[in-house]
Amino acid sequence: MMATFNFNVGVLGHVDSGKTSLSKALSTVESTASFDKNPQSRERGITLDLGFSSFSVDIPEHLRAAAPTCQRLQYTLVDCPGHASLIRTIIGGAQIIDLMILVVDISKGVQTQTAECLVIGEITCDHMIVVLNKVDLVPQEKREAQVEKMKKRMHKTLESTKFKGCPICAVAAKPGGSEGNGSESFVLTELISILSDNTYLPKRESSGPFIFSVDHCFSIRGQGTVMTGTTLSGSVVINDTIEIPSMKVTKKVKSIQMFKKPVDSIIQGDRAGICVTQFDPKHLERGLVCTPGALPTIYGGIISVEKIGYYKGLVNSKAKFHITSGHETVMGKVSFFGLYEKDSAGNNYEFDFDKDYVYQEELFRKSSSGEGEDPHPVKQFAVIEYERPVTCPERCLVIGSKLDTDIHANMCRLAFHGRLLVGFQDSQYQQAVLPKVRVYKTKVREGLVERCNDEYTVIGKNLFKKETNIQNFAGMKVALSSGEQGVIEGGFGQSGKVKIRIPDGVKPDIYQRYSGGSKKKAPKAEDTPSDHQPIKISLTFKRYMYDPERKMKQT
Ligand SMILES: Nc1nc2c(ncn2[C@@H]2O[C@H](COP(=O)(O)OP(=O)(O)OP(=O)(O)O)[C@@H](O)[C@H]2O)c(=O)[nH]1
Repeated sequence: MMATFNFNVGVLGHVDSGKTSLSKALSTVESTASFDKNPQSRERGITLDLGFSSFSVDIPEHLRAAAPTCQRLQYTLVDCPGHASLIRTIIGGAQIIDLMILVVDISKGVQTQTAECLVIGEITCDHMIVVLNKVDLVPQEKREAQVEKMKKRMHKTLESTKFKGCPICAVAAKPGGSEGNGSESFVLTELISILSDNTYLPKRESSGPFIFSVDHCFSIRGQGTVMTGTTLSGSVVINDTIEIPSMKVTKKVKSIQMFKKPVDSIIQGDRAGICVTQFDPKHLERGLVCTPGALPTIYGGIISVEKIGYYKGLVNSKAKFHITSGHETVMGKVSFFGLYEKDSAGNNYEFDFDKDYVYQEELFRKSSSGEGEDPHPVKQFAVIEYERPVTCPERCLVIGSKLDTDIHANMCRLAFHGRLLVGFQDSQYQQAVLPKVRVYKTKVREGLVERCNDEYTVIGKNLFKKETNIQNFAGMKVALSSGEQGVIEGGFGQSGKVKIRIPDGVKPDIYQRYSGGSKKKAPKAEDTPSDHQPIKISLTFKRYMYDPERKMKQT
């Protein structure tokens, strides 16, 4: 059989920018072209419902050496919906693509969902082509100038993104629009050649668990049920057992088809139909299937996290977000924390249970270098607690958004993104793991010196409440506003007072003022001369967020 390499191209953009028209035009144009060249080898791609269409070409010259066994290159176009309400589907679609085509209506420029698609592209994809569509609507005499103006504008928008300098091309996917009565004809040659130049051979691994994203499921009489989709990782062979985790059932793979031809196995990146028996297609519309046990169901987890620059609002700890983990979206609560020390390994996203992290009331816009006086953490993480368990791959992409924002508000709804680093596989596991997550808040307590017991001991008040277990603070250092350093020895009496040892001794004038038995109380601020202010005791310590005993530690 002729070997074919499958390259997945996402077609994203604002509603009505012309994504479907473009996908259709591309599929038709190219398959006709290859038909013309070689009728026998014409491989019109599977046109699979829900915006999956494809076309194939002879493998381009620049890829031949790298893929000597492949003669054909199949482009699978993933036509993502544009409507704001379908953003979950767009995020799912964007995770299976190798390159993104961002479709922009030339007369409208960057619109709200164009920006959201750009954000999703930045998170999920490394390669992009911008297509300025509907050039037929610009009068011919103004066209060149308008295209140039728009290209410049787009390049400026992309300047601060990872797609800086990406190819931009103007087309009319459907001249004349729905009426289809455009008098001019347009060819997509430029776009096709840009696409070919930007096609690369993504690394496809057959190792690791088999995970397959199903986008369509239907039954074929006499055969069984076919699930079509894209292989996200690993490989599968006929007769292997696969699991449908959402239903907790396993099935044997009866047959596999790629490009309408039977194959024995598929690997990462392949688009295929997998046939199983005795399975009602109504039970699975979309979702993941996998090697049994490969997709854990988790109750929460620890993620690396970065704030999305376009998001205007605050991203606060304890707030609820729609959290997309892999291909599933549920509500969840997030608590952010940062690491301030630099990691010699540079920018890795590992979470280390042995490190101390600082709790953050809000997520910072950008992890900074951590140099000098910079108050920002070097890396940011979050603990997520889902409202209901989710099934998702290890290290999957996580996106937090506010999907209840009014879609007409012209605001980016995507707030943060990251990767799942640790999954809490059941609620017991969560309860066992959370206390090991060393996230602290710095707390400062202040009290007053009540009196000196002797030259080396002072009694403090107002530092703790009556009910505080002062023993938890024993051994911690305190500072007196008169300059002495002390160590908490323990409680004194029942009213929350504390005994503090001053190893270097209390200054003589202070001792004189504060000694003289318990009846001699500290002077009150109002009747004391300014140099006789009450002496403050301050205690700075770390309080660990997830420690059930709320253990304290000195900073
Ligand atoms: N004049 C003109 N109209 C176009 C062109 N491309 C698409 N249209 C029209 O624009 C409208 C939207 O096109 P679609 O291809 O459905 O847009 P879409 O982006 O796929 O839409 P959603 O998937 O709903 O977001 C239709 O009425 C098309 O006929 C073009 O090149 N020129």
